[in-house]
Amino acid sequence: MMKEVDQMASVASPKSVFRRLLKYLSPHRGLLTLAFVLLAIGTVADVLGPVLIQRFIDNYLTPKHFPILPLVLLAAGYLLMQVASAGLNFVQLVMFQNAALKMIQTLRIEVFGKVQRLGLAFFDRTPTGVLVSRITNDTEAIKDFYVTVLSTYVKDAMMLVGIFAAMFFLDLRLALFCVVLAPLIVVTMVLYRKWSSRVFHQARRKLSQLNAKLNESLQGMYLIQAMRQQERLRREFSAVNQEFQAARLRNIQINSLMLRPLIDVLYFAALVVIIYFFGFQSFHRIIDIGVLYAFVNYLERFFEPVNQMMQQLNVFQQAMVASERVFQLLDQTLYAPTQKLESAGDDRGTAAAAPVITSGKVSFDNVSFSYDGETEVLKNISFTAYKGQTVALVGHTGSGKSSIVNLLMRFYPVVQGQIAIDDIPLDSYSDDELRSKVGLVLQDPFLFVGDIAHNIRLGSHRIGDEEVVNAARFVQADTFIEKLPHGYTEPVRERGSTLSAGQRQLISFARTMAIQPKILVLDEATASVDTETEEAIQIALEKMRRGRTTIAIAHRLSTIQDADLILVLHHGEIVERGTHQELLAEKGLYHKMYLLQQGGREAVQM
Ligand SMILES: Nc1ncnc2c1ncn2[C@@H]1O[C@H](COP(=O)(O)OP(=O)(O)OP(=O)(O)O)[C@@H](O)[C@H]1O
Repeated sequence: MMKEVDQMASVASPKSVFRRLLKYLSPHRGLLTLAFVLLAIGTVADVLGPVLIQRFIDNYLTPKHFPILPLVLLAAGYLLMQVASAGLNFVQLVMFQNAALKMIQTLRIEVFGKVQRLGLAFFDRTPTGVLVSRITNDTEAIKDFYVTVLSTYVKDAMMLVGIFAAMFFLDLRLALFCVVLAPLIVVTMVLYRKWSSRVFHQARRKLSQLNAKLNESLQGMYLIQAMRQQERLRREFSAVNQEFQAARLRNIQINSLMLRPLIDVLYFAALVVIIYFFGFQSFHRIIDIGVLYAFVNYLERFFEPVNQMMQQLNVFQQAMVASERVFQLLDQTLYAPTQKLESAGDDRGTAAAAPVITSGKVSFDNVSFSYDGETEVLKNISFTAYKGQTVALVGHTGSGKSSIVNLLMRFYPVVQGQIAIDDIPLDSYSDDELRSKVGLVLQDPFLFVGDIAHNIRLGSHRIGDEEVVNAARFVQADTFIEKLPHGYTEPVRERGSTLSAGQRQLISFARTMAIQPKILVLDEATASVDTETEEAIQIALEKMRRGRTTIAIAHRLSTIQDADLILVLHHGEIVERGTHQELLAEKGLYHKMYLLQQGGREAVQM
């Protein structure tokens, strides 16, 4: 599975990734322009400092000439510039970071929204941990690009321009010498980017895998503890962790070699050349000590931004790799079939034209389906469930029962054959209409963190308190809910872990009934609950089915004996169809399954 995710890594060019990152700046143009202006003023103030000192040394200190007024003005000017530079730098930094945080917030919401629109086929291939990694770690790395890299680069670039200008003003030859340094620095940067990219990609991939492993372990904690899998999972986690560590170490090695030390070597070489140059000149003529001071100072200042830029190159490179991964997720086209429909819906006319489910007749016409495009898991499925009828799907595990439900719920697109509701193709319905008229009850009901009422209402404004209570009463969940210390406001922990399986099931029934669906899709619970709860569940189910078209996956044949039509699936095909009595009389697969289950029950009873 991991392999597939890794293969998703796109090969977008760094330039296009960079351009795309910059696009996120545009909504904050005003703030950023102001920050740039302040930065420019602050930089000018900063750069002028050594020029003033040079003036002081060469015009006043060396000739030992100390007139009060000019010196006071010089000192005040110097002080003012330092204060202005510090103040403006502070303000521009806050502005930059503010814009950066806003941008990253936008990006994170965009990624989260995108993930929610993707089809289930995407999630089949992508481990949850990998997605968590994209939305948290990768966007965090991009944040660093905006917050630190961008502002540092702009500031340092301005600083370099200012320093060069001042150097040219002081001494042309030395300034030209420093210009020669620039290509060397650029070559170092390019080489670093080239070598580090691969290592960063690997480290990110390992981090994703680490998160995926962690997520899998947390999700399966129940089983891990029950089956004593702790040691195995610890070993697997530690192996991925080790690989992550190795990738990070390679990353650090490249950084340690390429970033600071190489630039330091360049700096010292430049310093030696400058001192040699001034020393040589001093044999022939008196040199200005102030100019020497200013030059050494500028050289140091020149390397300061260069060093900062090199340090940021590490963050920059990580951000580029992370951006590539995030953009690749944003560019995913594996939409949920419903989403595809919604985007197409814009030009399909007004919402009033969208069909409405009135009677709830469901029909499958020659539907075949494959998850991976290779193995057919459904073959020529045709049946009709008329208004108010119950159609039960039975068959051995893996025979295709859930796949039929997955298609009816539009979790996967129908490519071959057609599914229709009220004789209108499934694709024609809006997502809203389908979700409000087709109620799905899952085998393992998922409860959200919140309270009981919140779990029944699921954020719908259409469902008031009264409807919540009515829905609970309808499925007879009210009895246990009212016994809870806080009743309907009783807190629900993650996945409803503090409630029993039967209670969770009843809440999920109430949730489905609250929307008053026309069609019910049931995946019969296989979890064993006590007889009393089982009875409550069966009574609730029967009430729910009354007057509603129901497509029910049944594991226990005893629960669907009154179904209007039973479809027996085998390897994705309907091999038998009819009522309970008809199928028993046929003495085929259904009969065999029935006898097996009866036998099992009798054996238990004995
Ligand atoms: N998301 C998926 N991706 C790929 N193959 C899948 C996926 N879900 C199911 N399958 C395959 O499709 C086939 C039918 O599975 P399906 O879940 O529909 O069976 P089922 O009858 O509902 O089984 P069960 O009673 O065990 O739930 C199986 O071979 C299964 O391996």
